[in-house]
Amino acid sequence: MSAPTPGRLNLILASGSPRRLALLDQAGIVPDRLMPAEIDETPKRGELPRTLAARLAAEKAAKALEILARDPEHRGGLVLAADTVVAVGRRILPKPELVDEAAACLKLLSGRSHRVYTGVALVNAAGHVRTRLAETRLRFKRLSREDVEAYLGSGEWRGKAGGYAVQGLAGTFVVKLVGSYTGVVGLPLYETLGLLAGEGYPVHAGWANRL
Ligand SMILES: Cc1cn([C@H]2C[C@H](O)[C@@H](COP(=O)(O)OP(=O)(O)OP(=O)(O)O)O2)c(=O)[nH]c1=O
Repeated sequence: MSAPTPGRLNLILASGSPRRLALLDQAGIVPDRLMPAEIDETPKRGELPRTLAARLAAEKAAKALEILARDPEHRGGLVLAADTVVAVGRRILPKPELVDEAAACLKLLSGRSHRVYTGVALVNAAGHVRTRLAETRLRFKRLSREDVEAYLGSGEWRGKAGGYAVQGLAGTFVVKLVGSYTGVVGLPLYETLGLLAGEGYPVHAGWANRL
């Protein structure tokens, strides 16, 4: 991680996802520390996908804060977390680890519209949690048997919400996307920078001389 800038707010990314770190970097922001937070991601009975995404993001941030509170090295600061949920109507799709689960997701997504909700949560030094939600509607082409078999063979679906990663081969399936592309990948940058700026984090400080 970067050497902390004196006087700048400490930023902790409560995530083990390399994509979330890469998206923050795309926005010119390098967290001071990573603190992945494992939580139970099971939806509550009847819970809406949007509610789930926001709740899990807040729970990840709270869990990271709980771990940090026990660390004498912890200097306080902001804790950022996110959660991505893919849904067809009210039906929440899994994050497949098995090929059959991934195949079932692709079958559901083929030739129709679905929504991706990414909740972002930011906890400030006083322990106050703010959340934002990015909702994106995507339409996939009708997937041929060859598309499905080749995609399952790629392994790119493993551990991804809805069994696909739009930033990879599944980008070829997208007929239409309305909303936040970065939200689909896992961290909606517009919403995230809005939260950070709201807490006084200098969001443009890393923008100079990027090339
Ligand atoms: C839909 C979609 C999801 N994903 C990924 C983003 C997330 O890593 C994952 C959804 O799972 P999440 O539970 O949101 O995150 P995670 O467990 O991978 O990471 P964290 O440590 O932050 O909790 O799916 C893509 O990379 N591309 C996509 O197009």
